[in-house]
Amino acid sequence: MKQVLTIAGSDSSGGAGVQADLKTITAFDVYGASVITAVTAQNTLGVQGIETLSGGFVGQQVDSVVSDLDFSAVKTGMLANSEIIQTVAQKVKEYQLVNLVVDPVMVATSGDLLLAKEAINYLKEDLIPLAKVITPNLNEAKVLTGKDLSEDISLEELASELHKLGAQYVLVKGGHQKQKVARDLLYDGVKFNEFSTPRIKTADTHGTGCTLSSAIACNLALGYQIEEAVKRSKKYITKAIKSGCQVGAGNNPVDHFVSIEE
Ligand SMILES: Nc1ncnc2c1ncn2[C@@H]1O[C@H](COP(=O)(O)OP(=O)(O)OP(=O)(O)O)[C@@H](O)[C@H]1O
Ligand SMILES: Cc1ncc(COP(=O)(O)O)c(N)n1
Repeated sequence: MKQVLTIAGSDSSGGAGVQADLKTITAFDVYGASVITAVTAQNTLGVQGIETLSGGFVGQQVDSVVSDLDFSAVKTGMLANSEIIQTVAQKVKEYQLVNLVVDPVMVATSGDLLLAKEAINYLKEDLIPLAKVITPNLNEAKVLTGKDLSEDISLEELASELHKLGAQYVLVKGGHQKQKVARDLLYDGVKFNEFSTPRIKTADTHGTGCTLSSAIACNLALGYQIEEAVKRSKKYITKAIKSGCQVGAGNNPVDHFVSIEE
């Protein structure tokens, strides 16, 4: 059985973070292990509190699992601060972890901040250059390239600038754009590859980014090339959003246990 590691924060409501990652990994019939960076008190309405673990203890968790299990891909989600980012980057290098998918989580769908502002440069300089693929949404892409959030800028331009940070591939997600299609753009430094689906009219997108990046990690672990891995993952997230899970009073999570087949 292929094994995937998620390094991310806990979402007590179970829709995003480590919980979304492990559900997704299970849906792909892959074995999932988790290194927790922070614990959030969170529900579908927002984030009520955050307790962050020390960089040392995050590193110890990585040592424990990597010395025993055998990961074909690793994904990172909420990393909370620069100390944790530096630890994770150092461990990725030390253990030569492959197929690293970096979801540069900064803000929850609810608007709550999940990454300290001063940590953004560490993300850019220490972790992103080690990634096989990074999966920023539109706003994260703007922050990483130093753009104003109100600036009207194409996914192509953002992807080109982001690729200079050193990841092998960049997937800029246009999910939060107010257009009729949910358009994501993959860039390898030479060509653009577009993945578009009709936009589903829903506010229930809690955990969509976590779910998509975990699905990509699974598909890479299963041996798919990046274009096919993104295609399969996009198909999965679209079905999961469509199906949805009406569990709370706010932005509800997706249904992780939809079929991964056609
Ligand atoms: N309403 C929607 N209809 C169809 N696809 C969507 C919709 N919203 C998001 N997506 C898709 O879901 C995936 C995740 O994108 P999104 O932009 O929501 O990520 P994100 O902002 O990082 O997520 P999160 O807010 O969970 O961190 C992308 O493939 C995106 O195109
Ligand atoms: C622990 C944790 N990690 C990531 C997210 C982002 O997901 P979303 O923006 O969909 O709420 C989250 N809300 N909580």
